[in-house]
Amino acid sequence: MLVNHGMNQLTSLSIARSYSFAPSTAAVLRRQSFLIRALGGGSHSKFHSTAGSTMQETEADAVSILRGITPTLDPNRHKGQAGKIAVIGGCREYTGAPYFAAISALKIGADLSHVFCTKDAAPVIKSYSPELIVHPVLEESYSVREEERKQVSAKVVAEVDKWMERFDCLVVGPGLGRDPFLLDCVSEIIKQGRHSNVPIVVDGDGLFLVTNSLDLVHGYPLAVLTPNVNEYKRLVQKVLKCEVDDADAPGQLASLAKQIGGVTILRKGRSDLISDGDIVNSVSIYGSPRRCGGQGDILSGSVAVFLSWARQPFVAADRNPTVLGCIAGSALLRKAASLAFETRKRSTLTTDIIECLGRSLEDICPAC
Ligand SMILES: NC(=O)C1=CN([C@@H]2O[C@H](COP(=O)(O)OP(=O)(O)OC[C@H]3O[C@@H](n4cnc5c(N)ncnc54)[C@H](OP(=O)(O)O)[C@@H]3O)[C@@H](O)[C@H]2O)[C@@H](O)CC1
Ligand SMILES: Nc1ncnc2c1ncn2[C@@H]1O[C@H](COP(=O)(O)OP(=O)(O)OP(=O)(O)O)[C@@H](O)[C@H]1O
Ligand SMILES: [Mg+2]
Repeated sequence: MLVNHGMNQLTSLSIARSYSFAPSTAAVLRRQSFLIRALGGGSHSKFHSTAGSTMQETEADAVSILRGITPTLDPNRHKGQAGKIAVIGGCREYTGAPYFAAISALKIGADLSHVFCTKDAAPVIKSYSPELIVHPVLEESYSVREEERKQVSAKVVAEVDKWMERFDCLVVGPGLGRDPFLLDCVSEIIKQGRHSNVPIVVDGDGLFLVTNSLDLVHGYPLAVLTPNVNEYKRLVQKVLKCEVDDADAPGQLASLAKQIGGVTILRKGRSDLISDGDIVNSVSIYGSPRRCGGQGDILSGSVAVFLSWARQPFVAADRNPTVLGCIAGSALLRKAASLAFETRKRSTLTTDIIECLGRSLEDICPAC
């Protein structure tokens, strides 16, 4: 199978799949053709040969994509129109991960960022930032008696669901933990999000959950999975029933995305690889040699914002917004990591990278 052959394949894909609701204006057509160029044209490709097939991933023109989907700062737009993101995560052990994801969404340009976490994680997350709207609604097994579980679960799911229609994207998993009762409640939240047609980025412990319950995301085109090395290995073993094959990385990634019904997968690594089963793009912009924890959390919050922006009416309807969101998020994180490393060197931390998100986007899409 050949992936992303540039103009011709992208044009035919645009006939086969339509992803948003853009009106057919001259401006839209201009953006459409530039996005086609950005995804396919002029960028270099790598070939991977396996027995019987040749696979190709194309380095995306991430800068053009960022420019194409980032909205202008228009005084006529009201609060909320630049994005309302919700992170489902945060438990006794992990309070940093949901904070990193949620604050990154705001630093990039979302208007509102919510965190739904356990009761004991909430005051800690609130104390990191007054900007976040923190809901202490999730419960772990230790705090719920066996006979109360059904009732508590229904209450937890209802607490999130009453907000659901307002969210442009959910990020499920950063710092969620693996408590079985909590994960059961989160399964129901994913089902509700899907029912409401809200895009869902699944990361961290959310991937542990969906790898063991693939039906939660199977066939949902607005689902994005962002596995790291370990999480990807577990997905490949579970879905493809084999080991990770780096000699045919794009082919295997495309098969995995297809087998899960056309979800989009962003495989994190030295280069990030992105596929929805139809095309495979890479983002290899130089990032940082520091591998401090939390960079994946920045990425999940960033993908959520860009994917929401990629679904706006002014963006071409012919490209999968989940793929555009992944490319933009990956590129911006890597650029910010590189900037942070320039000054912080070995002491670079995730919070330093978050501080560079604004400047990184400003360099590409100036605010005015
Ligand atoms: N500040 C916070 O609150 C943060 C909280 N976080 C949250 O933690 C939760 C669990 O997420 P996770 O990423 O620690 O779990 P997972 O992927 O199973 O890794 C476990 C172990 O696998 C290894 N390992 C990792 N990468 C590898 C590689 N490339 N190649 C080879 N091995 C590799 C490595 O093992 P080691 O080398 O230490 O033996 C690593 O320790 C999740 O909710 C997440 O959101 C994080 O977001 C960070 C910031
Ligand atoms: N070897 C590498 N070289 C350069 N960049 C990398 C490398 N590995 C990961 N990255 C970058 O760091 C980002 C986060 O990937 P990583 O594998 O650290 O995620 P993670 O383990 O989920 O992080 P977290 O600690 O937040 O859970 C990726 O998007 C990628 O751009
Ligand atoms: Mg992670």
